[in-house]
Amino acid sequence: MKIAVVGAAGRMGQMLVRRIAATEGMSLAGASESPNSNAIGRDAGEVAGLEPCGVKITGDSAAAIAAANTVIDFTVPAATVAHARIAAEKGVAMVIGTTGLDPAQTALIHEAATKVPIMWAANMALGVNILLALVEKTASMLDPSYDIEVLEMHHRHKIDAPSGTALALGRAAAAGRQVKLEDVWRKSRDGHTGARPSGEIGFATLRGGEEVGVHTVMFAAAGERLELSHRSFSRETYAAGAIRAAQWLAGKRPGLYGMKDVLGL
Ligand SMILES: NC(=O)C1=CN([C@@H]2O[C@H](COP(=O)(O)OP(=O)(O)OC[C@H]3O[C@@H](n4cnc5c(N)ncnc54)[C@H](OP(=O)(O)O)[C@@H]3O)[C@@H](O)[C@H]2O)C=CC1
Ligand SMILES: O=C(O)C1=N[C@H](C(=O)O)C[C@H](O)C1
Repeated sequence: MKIAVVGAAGRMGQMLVRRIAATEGMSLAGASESPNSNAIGRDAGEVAGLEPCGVKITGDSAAAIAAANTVIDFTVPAATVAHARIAAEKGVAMVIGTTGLDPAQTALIHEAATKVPIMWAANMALGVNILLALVEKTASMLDPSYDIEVLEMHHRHKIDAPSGTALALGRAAAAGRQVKLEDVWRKSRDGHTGARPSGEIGFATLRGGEEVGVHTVMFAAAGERLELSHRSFSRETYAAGAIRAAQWLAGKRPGLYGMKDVLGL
């Protein structure tokens, strides 16, 4: 299986290059970075801390994608949308981990998925995907006197907030309550906010250090608080999920899939 990694010098990109090298039956066929990156022209294996693998990082993502059966993309929203369009044109399957896409960008991913199979998930760790199911179930069992708050913390380099996972957890809670997240969310609070309305799903964002990813969903009532929590200690868990998704996509029909499909949850 030939894989292209776009964003190959990024935190997730390097992790993926290492994981691909260690996966039987899988090889790195292409690697790209943003055109002004100082990784352009360097060997993708070396950039990832391995022996040279013979694949140079290019600023031409279309060429990297064309060399592969599947492209894995953990980059930034505008780049992911451009890469999805290229993958659709070239008939290349795609795994997307990028978060922070706006509704218009999301619609373009849906459009690309009419042409090729795409697996897109805000979090590819097994534990988080189990947490999503637990949150939906818990929210369905508790009435709105239990206030739902989603707390997340990530490393200081993260550029989107709330995290894609926090929003997915909020969406799972909303599904459990049979409401639309966009109708009840409070993505941040500041100043004289007034008392908390019942039924709201709140988000709180912390950023600092090198925290890989912490998510907690709280169900807070007058006399008790239930917390469901997950912490990632290594990006390995995300990369393992992405590789599993790439393997699962082989031979799939065009469509937009999630980790639930990959994991059979
Ligand atoms: N779904 C999941 O399980 C996970 C999702 N993520 C998400 O993945 C994304 C990336 O995270 P992370 O690896 O930490 O971020 P990084 O900033 O470390 O990596 C992103 C890389 O993409 C590169 N890039 C930007 N534009 C392009 C382009 N046009 N073509 C090719 N490469 C490009 C960046 O280059 P440059 O810096 O030069 O612009 C950078 O090297 C985020 O949205 C994050 O939220 C992260 C972890 C897990
Ligand atoms: O940027 C990150 O690091 C992560 N981003 C994803 C998100 O926004 O939820 C997944 C994970 O939490 C790490």
